Amino acid sequence: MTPAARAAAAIDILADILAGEAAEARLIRWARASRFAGSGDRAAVRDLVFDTLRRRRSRAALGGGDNARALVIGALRDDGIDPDTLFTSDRHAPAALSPAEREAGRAPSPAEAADLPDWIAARLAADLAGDFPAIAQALRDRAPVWLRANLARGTAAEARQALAAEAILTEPDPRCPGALRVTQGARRIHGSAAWLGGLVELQDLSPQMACAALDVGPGTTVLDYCAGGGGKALALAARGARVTAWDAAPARMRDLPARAQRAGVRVTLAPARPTGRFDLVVTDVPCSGSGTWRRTPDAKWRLGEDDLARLAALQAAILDEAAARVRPGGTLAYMTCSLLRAENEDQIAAFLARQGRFALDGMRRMTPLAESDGFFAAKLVALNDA
Ligand SMILES: C[S@@+](CC[C@H](N)C(=O)[O-])C[C@H]1O[C@@H](n2cnc3c(N)ncnc32)[C@H](O)[C@@H]1O
Repeated sequence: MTPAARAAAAIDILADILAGEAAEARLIRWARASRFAGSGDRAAVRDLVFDTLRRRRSRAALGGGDNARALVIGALRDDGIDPDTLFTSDRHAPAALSPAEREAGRAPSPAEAADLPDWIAARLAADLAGDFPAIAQALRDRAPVWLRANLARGTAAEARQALAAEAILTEPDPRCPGALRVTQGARRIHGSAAWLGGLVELQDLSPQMACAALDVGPGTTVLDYCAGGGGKALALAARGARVTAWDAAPARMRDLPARAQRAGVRVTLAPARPTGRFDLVVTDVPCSGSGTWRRTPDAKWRLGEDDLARLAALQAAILDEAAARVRPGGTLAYMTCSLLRAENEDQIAAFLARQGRFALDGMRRMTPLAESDGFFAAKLVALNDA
């Protein structure tokens, strides 16, 4: 594909995403329908779409409109490319620019340059104080790729060596043993023998750090109460914990048995809402995802204030349900991939006010300033019986 054809494809894809289709699903649909597109084309179109969604407001200003075509015009200007060189009306190229389109476009205002909806920017500015401008800027860029060396299959050094043999280069991180930052070859991970053989899992640094901070070992009974695809369940099972996985939408756990098999660990899927008590109950609750908007940039523009209120109520309900599953002396771990106080510190304060039998045993907010996703983790200890 020529650069012009890639721009045309990005316009079609963005139009459907702006109309409501999920970005990832739309890109997969395009790739399936575009057999002529090689891996380089797919990567380039994906990057153009995702970069543009991350920077939608500033690119709308540069392109003179918040529609797919203007956004791609803005993206090219953002990258220092004159859109007239690609918008030529040639075969597979977008139609030539009209005089009005050539005139439209201006430098983004400071609010537009933060690339956030105004109501979210106001909340994050209040919640993150002096860190807000740098975090907003970080959310405009691509996220680094992190792997977790699966200690159930081998050491981190062995994982690095196996990856390097397939030209996937990684760096260990002193903040978290087993965390590997991918510096080269990220797009090859899913086809690699290291990944297929369970030596590594894709997992951001911050959830790895949150799981590493939990005190588990062989025999610890763990209930992952919001297991989903099982990222936390697998990390804890790799350390020998006896993990039971539950999710209110069990279909979300459909990949978990295969992932556990690949990782060489055992995770038991609960057939019904679990009863009984566990040493550790993990609640990785549904949230705004504001800490991971670099990876899911379309979500940044979809979240509404009513969504946030609904999520906060659900998070409180899940915490209360899960609290009943913690044995006396056990731990309730609360996690979100959010940067918003309403889903994090405020949620924990309200829980402690409601549930007298729990005490706070530390909480931590991680942000993209530390190269990880934005993430929040709190540990709550059950002092006595319910
Ligand atoms: C952030 S995702 C979990 C991601 C997963 N822990 C991982 O590491 O891959 C939140 C999950 O909570 C589930 N959920 C929503 N409401 C729930 C409830 N009331 N009880 C249990 N799980 C719930 C959702 O179906 C979703 O899979």
